[in-house]
Amino acid sequence: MKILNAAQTREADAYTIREEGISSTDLMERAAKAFTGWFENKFQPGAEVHIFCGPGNNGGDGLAVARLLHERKYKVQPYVVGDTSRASDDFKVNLKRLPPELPPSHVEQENALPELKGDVLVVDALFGTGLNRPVTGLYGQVIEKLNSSGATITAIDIPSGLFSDSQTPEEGAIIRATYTVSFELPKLAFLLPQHERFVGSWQVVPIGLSQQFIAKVKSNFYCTRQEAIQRLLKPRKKFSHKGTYGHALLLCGSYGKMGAAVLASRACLRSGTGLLTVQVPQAGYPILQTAVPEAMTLTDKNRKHLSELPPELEKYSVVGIGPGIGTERVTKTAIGQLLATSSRPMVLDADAINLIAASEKLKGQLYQKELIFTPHPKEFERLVGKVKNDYDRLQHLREFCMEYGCYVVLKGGHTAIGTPEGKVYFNTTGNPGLATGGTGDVLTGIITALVGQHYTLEEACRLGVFIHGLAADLALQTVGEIGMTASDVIDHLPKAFLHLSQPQR
Ligand SMILES: NC(=O)C1=CN([C@@H]2O[C@H](COP(=O)(O)OP(=O)(O)OC[C@H]3O[C@@H](n4cnc5c(N)ncnc54)[C@H](OP(=O)(O)O)[C@@H]3O)[C@@H](O)[C@H]2O)[C@@H](O)CC1
Ligand SMILES: Nc1ncnc2c1ncn2[C@@H]1O[C@H](COP(=O)(O)OP(=O)(O)O)[C@@H](O)[C@H]1O
Ligand SMILES: [K+]
Repeated sequence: MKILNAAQTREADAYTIREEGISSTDLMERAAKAFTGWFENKFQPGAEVHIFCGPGNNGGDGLAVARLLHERKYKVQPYVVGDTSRASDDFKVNLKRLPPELPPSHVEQENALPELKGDVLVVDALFGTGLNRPVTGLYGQVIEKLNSSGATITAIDIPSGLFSDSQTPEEGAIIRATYTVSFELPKLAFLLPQHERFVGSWQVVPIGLSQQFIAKVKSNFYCTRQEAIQRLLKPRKKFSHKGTYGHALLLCGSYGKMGAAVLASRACLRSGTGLLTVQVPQAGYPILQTAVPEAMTLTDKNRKHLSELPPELEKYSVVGIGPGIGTERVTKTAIGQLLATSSRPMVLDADAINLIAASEKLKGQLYQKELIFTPHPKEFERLVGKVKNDYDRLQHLREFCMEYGCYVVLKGGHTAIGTPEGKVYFNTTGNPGLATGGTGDVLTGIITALVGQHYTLEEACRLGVFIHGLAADLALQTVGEIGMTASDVIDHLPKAFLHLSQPQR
C-alpha cells in the first residue's frame, strides 16, 4: 500500500472527483459515512458526542458526521470553531444540511467552550491534510482544552495540528487522539513512534479514491499488506529435497550469550531452511547440539568468542552473523575476513553491526555486496550518527541504503525496511509482546533462512519481518503481550507460515 504525502492526497481527491464524475460534496459524504460506520462499531448510540469543526473540508466532514450520528441516535453537539466567513464550499453545504434541531455552537473565543466531562466522546474535525502551518491562537487553545478534558477523542483523517508527512514545528498544538480514523491510505506520520501519543490507535477506512491515480503517483513510502506478502510465499515442490532450500550458515553466540545462537538457529529451521550449520565458540558446542539437534555445529578455535570463519565458506547459500557475538577484537577480525572473502549474501545483526559501525575500515568493505542489516534504533544510530527525530531517521535510512546498495531492516513498532533504490516499506504486523530480549535474534534466523531459499533480499526482508510479527500476533492469543518470550514467537512460526499459505476468508 502506497503512502501519499498531503499534496498527493489532495490531488487524489481532486482526480477522483474529476475522472470519476463524482461531486466533491458526494466524496465528502462517502468519507463521513465511512467514518460513521467505524464510529458505530466502536461506540453505542445514545452516547454524548461533541464534534469540533474547523473552516476547511475536515470541518465539513465533521458537520456531515454530526448529521449522520444524529440520525443514528447519538446525542450530538456540533461546534464551529473560529472565523468561518472564508470556509470551504463543502463546509458551507454541510452546515446548511444540519437539521434545525441540531444547531451548531459558534466558538470564537476560548471561554465560549463548555467544560467537557471525561466520559464524553469528542470528534476532532478541526484540520486535516489542508493544515499549512503550526496551530496557534484560538485553535491552539481549543486543542489544549480538548486534550486536558480527559474525553475520548477520535480524530477525523488525522489529529488536528499534526503535519502528515514532515516534522511538526515545536510551537504547534496537536490533538492527542485516542483513535484516528483516516481515509483510504495511512499517513506517514502514523508510522513514526514519536507520534504515538497524538495518533493513538489508527485505522484506515476506504472511500473509493481513484486506484488509477494511486497506482501512478510516485512515492518512496509503502505499508506492507498481507495480500502482497502472500503473493511472495513460494510453495514447496513435490520433488524438492533439502538441497533445494539452501544451506544457511549462522555465526552466533559467545560465552554467556549462547541463547542468541539457539534462538536464531531454531527460528532459521522453523522458516524452512534446507540445511543449517551454526558456528559457535567452543563453549557453545554442547549447548547447540543439545538445544538444536537439527543443526550441524562447528566450533571456533576460541573458547568464548568467534574468531575465525569456517572452511569452504562458498558452500553456504547465505551467512547470518551477529546475535550474541560480542565485540571482542578477534571477532572484529573475523568479520573483516568475512566481508573480504565471502561472495554470499549476508544478514548482519546486533554486535556485527556495532563492530562495523565503529570501524571505518569495515565500513569501507560494505560496497558491492548483498547485505541486509537488521539494527534496532540504537544500533542504527551507531551506524549513521545521532538523528534529530523520526523523519531524520528515515532520511538517514534511505541515504545509507542508497550509499551502500544494501537493505536495512530498522526494527521497531512499525519496522521500516530500506532498499537500495531509496524505498521504505513499513511493516504492519507485531505487537509490544515483541519488546523482550531475543526477538531480534529470531528475526535474524528467519531472514537468513529466507535468503537461503532464494527469495530476493527485498522479498526476504519484507516476508521475514511480516511473518515474525504475525507469529507474535498469533502467540498473543495464548500467551498475551506480557508473558510473551522470543521462544513463543519461534513456536508460532509454523502457524504463521500456514496462515499465510492458506487463502484468507
Ligand atoms: N473533497 C475532498 O477534497 C475531500 C476531503 N476530505 C477531507 O478534507 C480534508 C482536507 O480539507 P482541506 O484541504 O479543506 O483542509 P483542512 O485540513 O480542512 O484545513 C484547511 C483550512 O484550514 C486553514 N488552516 C490551515 N492551517 C491552519 C492553521 N495552522 N491555523 C488556522 N487555520 C489553518 C486553511 O485556511 P488558510 O490557510 O486560508 O488560513 C483552510 O481554511 C481532509 O483531511 C479530509 O478530512 C474528505 O472529505 C474526502 C473528500
Ligand atoms: N512495541 C513493539 N511492537 C512491535 N514490535 C516490536 C516492538 N518492540 C520491539 N519489537 C520488535 O522486536 C524485535 C526486537 O529486536 P531487538 O531489539 O534486536 O531484540 P534483541 O536484540 O533482544 O533480540 C524487533 O523485530 C522489533 O521490531
Ligand atoms: K482532524
